[in-house]
Amino acid sequence: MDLHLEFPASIHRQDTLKLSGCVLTIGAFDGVHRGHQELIRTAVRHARRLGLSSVVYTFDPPPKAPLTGAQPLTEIGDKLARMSALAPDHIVVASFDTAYRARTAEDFIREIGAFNPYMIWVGEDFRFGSCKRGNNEMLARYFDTHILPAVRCEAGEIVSSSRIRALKAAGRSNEAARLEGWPGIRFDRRSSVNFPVTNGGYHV
Ligand SMILES: Cc1cc2nc3c(=O)[nH]c(=O)nc-3n(C[C@H](O)[C@H](O)[C@H](O)COP(=O)(O)O)c2cc1C
Ligand SMILES: Nc1ncnc2c1ncn2[C@@H]1O[C@H](COP(=O)(O)OP(=O)(O)OP(=O)(O)O)[C@@H](O)[C@H]1O
Repeated sequence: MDLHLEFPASIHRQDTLKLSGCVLTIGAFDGVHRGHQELIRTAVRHARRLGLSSVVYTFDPPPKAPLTGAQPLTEIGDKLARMSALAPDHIVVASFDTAYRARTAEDFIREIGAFNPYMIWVGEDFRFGSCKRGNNEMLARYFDTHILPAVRCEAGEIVSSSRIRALKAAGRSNEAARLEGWPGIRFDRRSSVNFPVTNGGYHV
């Protein structure tokens, strides 16, 4: 099945988007697996209810790739296509390079403050800022922060990008695909969503 994206999100680099209010979710979102999908859908649903924009803030590459050598599940184009299919209004893509990585948790709080988040949705273990010093308790001191309970597979285990990577590495690609949760969907990149050009720049 081909998926044509009729409502593509606006895609922004870090430090460029300014909003008077939004519902925000943040994460590496590598693979945009079933847990990520639930988190993004939750943010989009609350934004619609409140009449606000929805914003997904993500990183390219996913931090674990440069930090631990993990093989990404999705390259940025596919990740943006999957996210766009969940219909957020905006996607912010931060270039996760050495300079960005050195930003403190307080720097990050200031940066997302430019979107004026009315509400933030994250998972249980979300960390941010240099040396991962920022956590959900810190986020909650600045913003109305909501934690989505972990989405689990039928066997009760938490769905995670790491688990999907491990399943793929073990040749268990059917199980990996079930946890990713994009069955048989191919994205038509030429239609509606504009994808990264060179140097980490994006058409918006
Ligand atoms: C400004 C900023 C700086 C970061 N610096 C580091 C770092 O020094 N070391 C690290 O392991 N992760 C760092 N991270 C990545 C976070 O640990 C985490 O992977 C990221 O916020 C995405 O959260 P998630 O992994 O729960 O999706 C940084 C994140 C942000 C936003
Ligand atoms: N199964 C899940 N259910 C709900 N939220 C999740 C789930 N997995 C991750 N999240 C949340 O989604 C956001 C992005 O998480 P992240 O990209 O680190 O996913 P991950 O699957 O935990 O990745 P990794 O296994 O590489 O650490 C974070 O806020 C995280 O807490």
